[in-house]
Amino acid sequence: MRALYLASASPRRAELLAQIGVRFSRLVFPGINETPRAGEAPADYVQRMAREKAIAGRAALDGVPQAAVLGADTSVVLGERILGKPADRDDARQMLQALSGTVHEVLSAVSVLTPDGQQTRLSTTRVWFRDLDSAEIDTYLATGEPFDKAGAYGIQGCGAVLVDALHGSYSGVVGLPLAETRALLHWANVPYWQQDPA
Ligand SMILES: Cc1cn([C@H]2C[C@H](O)[C@@H](COP(=O)(O)OP(=O)(O)OP(=O)(O)O)O2)c(=O)[nH]c1=O
Repeated sequence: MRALYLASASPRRAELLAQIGVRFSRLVFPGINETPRAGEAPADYVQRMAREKAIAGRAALDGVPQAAVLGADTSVVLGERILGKPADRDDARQMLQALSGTVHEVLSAVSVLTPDGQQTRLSTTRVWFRDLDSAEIDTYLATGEPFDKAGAYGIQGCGAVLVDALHGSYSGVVGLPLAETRALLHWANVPYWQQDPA
């Protein structure tokens, strides 16, 4: 069995891993460059980000040669546009206006790096938003919830009531697709369903 290190500052990713009984340590490492390459397809971009986060985390890990390192990335994709975390309030408002009354995709990639190699999986979820008027968008912005989240909403929080329906992976929308994650943990020989230490 292998120890797992989480290369992520996202509280949601830590909560989702803990939910399935994975024991892990968190890694602190300098951020990577998250700018998409010219012409890069969204699915390629999120998988590259997840891979690079795991590699950057590994570089910050001293003296645990057998450990596995997990990185992940989540982006909202509307047509050809990749919506990451909003830069500011205006950016968040524009994202929510663009998502109102339409369907988008949430792409979430997870990557696990071990001394035996690296594997990456992608989850794609369709999310339908109801119509939002500008007063409602302003009220939602005032909750403060949108600012550290791709697409400027959190389905696990107040943002739940922006969503009419989804098809795909709820945990993927929140930031870590658990079916894909479990498969990679199994491959890497990292246990899940562990009991809490007494
Ligand atoms: C769409 C959506 C995204 N998100 C979050 C998940 C991710 O934390 C964030 C997308 O940003 P990411 O760049 O994927 O991740 P991060 O910067 O938060 O963390 P790290 O790179 O250190 O792993 O948006 C939600 O929490 N709820 C949602 O409904």
